[in-house]
Amino acid sequence: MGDGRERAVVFGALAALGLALAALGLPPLKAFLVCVLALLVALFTNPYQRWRHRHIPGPPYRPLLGHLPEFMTIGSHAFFDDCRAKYGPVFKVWFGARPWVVIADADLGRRANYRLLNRPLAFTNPLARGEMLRSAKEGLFLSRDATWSMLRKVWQPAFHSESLAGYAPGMASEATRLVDRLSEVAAGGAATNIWRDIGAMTMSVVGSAAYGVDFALLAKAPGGDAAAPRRARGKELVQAAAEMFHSSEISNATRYLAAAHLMPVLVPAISLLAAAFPDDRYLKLMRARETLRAASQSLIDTTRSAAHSSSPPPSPSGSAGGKRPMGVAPGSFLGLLLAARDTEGHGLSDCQMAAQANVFTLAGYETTANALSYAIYCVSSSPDAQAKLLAELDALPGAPDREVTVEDLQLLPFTAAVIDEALRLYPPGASTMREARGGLSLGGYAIPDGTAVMVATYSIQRDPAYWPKADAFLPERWLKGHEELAASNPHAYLPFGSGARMCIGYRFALQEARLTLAQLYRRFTFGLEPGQVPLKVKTGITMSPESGVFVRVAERPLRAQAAAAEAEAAPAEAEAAPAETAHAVAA
Ligand code: HEM
Repeated sequence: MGDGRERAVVFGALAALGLALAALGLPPLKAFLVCVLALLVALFTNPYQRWRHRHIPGPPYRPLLGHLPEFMTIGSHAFFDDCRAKYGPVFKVWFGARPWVVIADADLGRRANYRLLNRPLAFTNPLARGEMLRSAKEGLFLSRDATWSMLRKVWQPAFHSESLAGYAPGMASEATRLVDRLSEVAAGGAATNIWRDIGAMTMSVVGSAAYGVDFALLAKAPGGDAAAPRRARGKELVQAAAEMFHSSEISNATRYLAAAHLMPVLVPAISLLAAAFPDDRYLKLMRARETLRAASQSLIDTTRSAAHSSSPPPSPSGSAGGKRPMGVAPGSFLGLLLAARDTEGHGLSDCQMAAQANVFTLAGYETTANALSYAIYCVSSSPDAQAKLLAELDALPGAPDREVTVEDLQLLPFTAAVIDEALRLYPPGASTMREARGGLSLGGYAIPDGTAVMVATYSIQRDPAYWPKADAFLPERWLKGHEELAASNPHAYLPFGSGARMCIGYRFALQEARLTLAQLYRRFTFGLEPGQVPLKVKTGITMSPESGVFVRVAERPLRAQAAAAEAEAAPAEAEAAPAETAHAVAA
């Protein structure tokens, strides 16, 4: 049952109770007070949802709070892990007053993700109203049914192989700017939060790949810099995106958000209260949303006027009109949106276009920065993996300081394996979420219509039932010849989700992550600052390092690399032949 219907039932029942009490002759004030008391009891005990989900095991219901304290303290990933150990692979937890059914089993998780299409609406910020709510629901991430299907077709050409190849030089040159920045850090000798440095790079890649704008976030700034306005815009976007993710963690969110999760039937009143008496976090979130919206709108306006004054926008072949999708040039994402037509020939509204730009900006910024930071954390904690990574990179042909190209990637299976393995241990999308429309039977449990179904990616990817030496960082498990370390079930790896709603940007992300990791380790090694093992993470929309990954950067001697490359080139050709990855990311 959706929140709206549940609200109608609760308030309908209260109205009926009030009328019945009045008919029995109770004075109106007393009847009103009894109704308020009944509402409080309903809010505290959540009888309807508890009755509907009573047969599914899980930690006991806690009146009013549900399990929000666990979500706020240890995070959903660790909480789900604990519950799986106690209650088995299918269990329910209470996100405030809402029951979530969690699947911590590879095959059942796959079934849920393939059978169910939509993400639950409750996933939308419950405080969003009006234009903001519409914008959230119109973005590819939260859109539903036919709207989702139309939008997914519109987005697709931006991730076609030809498009990805076109983005590669831009990705590599942003990685080079990051290398230049880290070179200065290495010379200065101070520690740096590599998570934030990489975040500046991933936002710059979004700028160049999607919008054709050089945010110049990592470029050196000579005097009288013409790039200053763009850099200011890029910085604003980075801050806004970071704030959006930060405030998606329930422990950092506005108090009104927690209240909305605790009392979903009162959401309209809570949302009015939040707007009338905003707290500091609410104001920050609203400012961040407005920054993102304004940036998206101005990019759309620029693209539209460029399209009017010159040649038509990029090929509409990927639009919902339905020809075979083809690649698009870097910077053409908005042109793609402008050219899109639905089956009736209508274009996207401004609100729909801005919503797609917001999703691209947010998804392209945070997740890949997290993945790369986790990879650096893992490699820095594993001398063996670091030695193998450096040996592979040193064996690349050509000058040791040249930019790594997309063609080089096929010579770098260990580099790819490092990213795959970091994504296994630290999936930035620690769980996926679907709505059980019409109900679903899973693992012997009947899951009622409308229930939020989470697939616990983090737990599945660390489950020793599927993974030998599950907690160890072993990139070898992704290479041929190490089958003894591979997963016993191919569905036990889903960092990009699965089914029709699987991440649309996964090949973009992998290409960017591999190119960047290669460029970084060609030039540097990284030493973790003390006190960071094991890494503390937090979970909101994504799983991210709690405060970052702090490292000291050490420049590698380039000559030594060149000598190593020459020595490697001659003998043992067979051994030098690139290993093949044993496991491709499930498509
Ligand atoms: C390492 C980087 C990334 C990770 C780990 C990641 C992970 C995920 C996950 C777990 C989902 C949900 C899948 C599901 O529910 O089955 C998702 C969805 C999505 N991702 Fe990514 N992602 C990454 C990078 C990107 C990038 C670079 C973009 C775009 C530029 C992107 C755009 C999206 C979009 C639009 C969706 C929603 C797709 C839909 O509902 O149809 N992601 N991602």
